Amino acid sequence: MEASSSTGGAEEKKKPMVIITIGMAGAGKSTFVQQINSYLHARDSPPYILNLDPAVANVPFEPNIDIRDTINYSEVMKQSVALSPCWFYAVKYNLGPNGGILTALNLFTTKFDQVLNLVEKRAETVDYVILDTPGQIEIFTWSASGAIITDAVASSLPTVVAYIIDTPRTTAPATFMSNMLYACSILYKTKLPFILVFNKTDVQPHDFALEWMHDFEAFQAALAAHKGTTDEDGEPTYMNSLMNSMSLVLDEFYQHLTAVGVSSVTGDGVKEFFEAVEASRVEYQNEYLPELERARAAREESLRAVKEDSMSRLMKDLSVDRQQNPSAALLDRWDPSAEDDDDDTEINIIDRSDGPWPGQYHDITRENRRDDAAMNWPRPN
Ligand SMILES: Nc1nc2c(ncn2[C@@H]2O[C@H](COP(=O)(O)OP(=O)(O)OP(=O)(O)O)[C@@H](O)[C@H]2O)c(=O)[nH]1
Repeated sequence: MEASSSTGGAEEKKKPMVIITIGMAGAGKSTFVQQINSYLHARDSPPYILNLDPAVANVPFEPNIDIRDTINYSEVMKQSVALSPCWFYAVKYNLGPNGGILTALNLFTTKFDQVLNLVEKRAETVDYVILDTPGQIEIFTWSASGAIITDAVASSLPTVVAYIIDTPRTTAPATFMSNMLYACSILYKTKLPFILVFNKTDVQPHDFALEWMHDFEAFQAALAAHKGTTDEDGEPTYMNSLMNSMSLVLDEFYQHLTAVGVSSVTGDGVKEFFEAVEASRVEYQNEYLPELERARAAREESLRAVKEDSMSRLMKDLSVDRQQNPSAALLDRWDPSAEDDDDDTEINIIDRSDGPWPGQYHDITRENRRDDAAMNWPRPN
């Protein structure tokens, strides 16, 4: 693996690339992560792996950080009654399996700054950081926690999304299009470099998908060849017309991404996948990073403007008050002796350490790497 570049004669280590694997349940995310893990091990460049799926029974690799070490998913499910901050109201959550996964991910996200610190500590020694996400795709892609985790890693390290597709299950034009629309929504949500990974090519080669992506007439012909695309009068059905229009929209989307075919079982295509990842590094630097910096600057500017506006309104109100009521203005003097002693102020902080909450928060995140054993992870009482 090329891990370093030379700048001005000095060897400078490239930042590790973060690969976020996302995909529908059963698409082969975990098997894919294992395959790229063993590919990197074989090249003497072991990655740093995070498992973010709290409900998975077994993963075919040894993650460096595992959400299951921090959050006990079955405990979260059992704790269907939790006390709200106000002791009198018992709130029944009645979590279903997906609500449980989401809650577990939310709890983990509250500690993600520490995860990020650990990852950043590794930046000098690893070339790739890999995130395996929960099987239920929407839990990561449409949750606040998923967005927080994605933004946190992407604002600190170059990041790419690997969208894993179950190729044998995507051969029907309508399914293909639904999958592409989902990919499109993730691309526009994350705005990160994006690789479509057509997995399971040992079962079904992905040539058909590449053809449909590069030639929308071929896709429309495939659509027309499917039953139910015309009504009794031989006119295209509403669904058919809709899909034809969608395929034109998607044509634009395809131009912004790279597609590779991979077999996570045989390892075919993994080399091409890493070439695409390296190309994404450039895209991240040229497109995502400037956009991120622009967004940060705009946010700071708008905060500054709001502050300035509030301050000038306050000053205006004060001067009006003084004009209208000059005698009160004379009394408007700060008297330090009249100040309350801060120590007496009642502060509404709730100490949950004796409540039922810690049971949900199991002891605790451990690092599987020995040299991180000294890290001071939070340990609830
Ligand atoms: N033939 C073949 N099977 C694969 C490939 N990749 C994954 N599989 C199989 O597909 C099934 C699902 O794979 P997983 O890796 O568990 O998929 P996942 O996306 O992590 O699944 P969830 O955790 O439920 O979301 C398993 O039976 C794998 O053996 C592949 O490239 N080729």
